[in-house]
Amino acid sequence: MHFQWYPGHMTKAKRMMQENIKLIDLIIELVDARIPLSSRNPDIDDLGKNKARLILLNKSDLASEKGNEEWKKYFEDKGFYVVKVNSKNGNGIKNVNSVVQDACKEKIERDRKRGILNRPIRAMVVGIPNVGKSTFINTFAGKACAKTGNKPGVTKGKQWIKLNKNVELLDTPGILWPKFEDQLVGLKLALIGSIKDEILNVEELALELIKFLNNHYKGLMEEKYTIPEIENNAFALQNVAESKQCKLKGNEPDLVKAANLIIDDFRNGKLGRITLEFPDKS
Ligand SMILES: Nc1nc2c(ncn2[C@@H]2O[C@H](COP(=O)(O)OP(=O)(O)OP(=O)(O)O)[C@@H](O)[C@H]2O)c(=O)[nH]1
Repeated sequence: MHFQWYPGHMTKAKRMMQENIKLIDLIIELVDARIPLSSRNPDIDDLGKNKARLILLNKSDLASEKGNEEWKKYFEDKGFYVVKVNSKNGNGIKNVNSVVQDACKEKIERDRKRGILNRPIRAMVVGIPNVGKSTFINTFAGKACAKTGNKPGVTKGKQWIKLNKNVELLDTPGILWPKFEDQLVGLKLALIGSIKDEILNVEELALELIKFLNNHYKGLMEEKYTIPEIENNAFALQNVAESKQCKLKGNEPDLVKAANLIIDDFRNGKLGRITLEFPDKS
């Protein structure tokens, strides 16, 4: 499967990010807990050097708990602050505030030594498309938070959301472009739904998902779709089509419909909590 990304968008996103990063103390980076490495662009490490860093394992409700724990440790070992969250229902969000303070303790101390008291921490949310940036901002900020108006000088044109007396959040999230160099990364991004389905071959995608599930979550497909034990991925897709009454005119199995069904079930968590990649133990 081949994926393309548009260089024009990339350049613009990067320029915006470089400008906004100058204004902030802390980068809150969202990754998808099901594919924490494939859903991040490591260029942010260079762009964000000298800034406090917090990684949110978002959509942690859709990933396995074992996977979430392994990834939390993986990023913590690399020096990041990490919180597992579900931005949609708010799980884990209440921990973010205290971790933000912790992540910025050096800046707070530096300010204090210079006699600057109570200058709020300024943060920006970044992440690839569809990772949940807007959902997180809304949940984190809550309804009670008023947007502050434009400020003169450096922050001209920027909107800040005042979360409390200690933290302000830039209201426009930074878009990171996913890295497509590796086709496997592209495949995982497609599976979680961060590449438009129109440009994908859904049958091929579903076959890859079946292959992965059969290797790592043995028996799951058979149980969820009441199909015989999988020996061949293409047969499995056909079996799902039959079991779920996905039919074309003339009673032929509708493989595209079955493929869409499996992919949607995966994305919506109906197949259970599934992590698609684990930290490399080597
Ligand atoms: N299950 C689950 N769904 C989530 C979570 N966070 C966000 N979503 C869903 O993911 C989808 C994308 O969320 P958005 O907040 O629009 O993502 P975004 O990063 O702002 O997307 P762009 O505007 O494309 O950059 C929405 O359908 C959200 O409801 C989460 O923690 N768990």
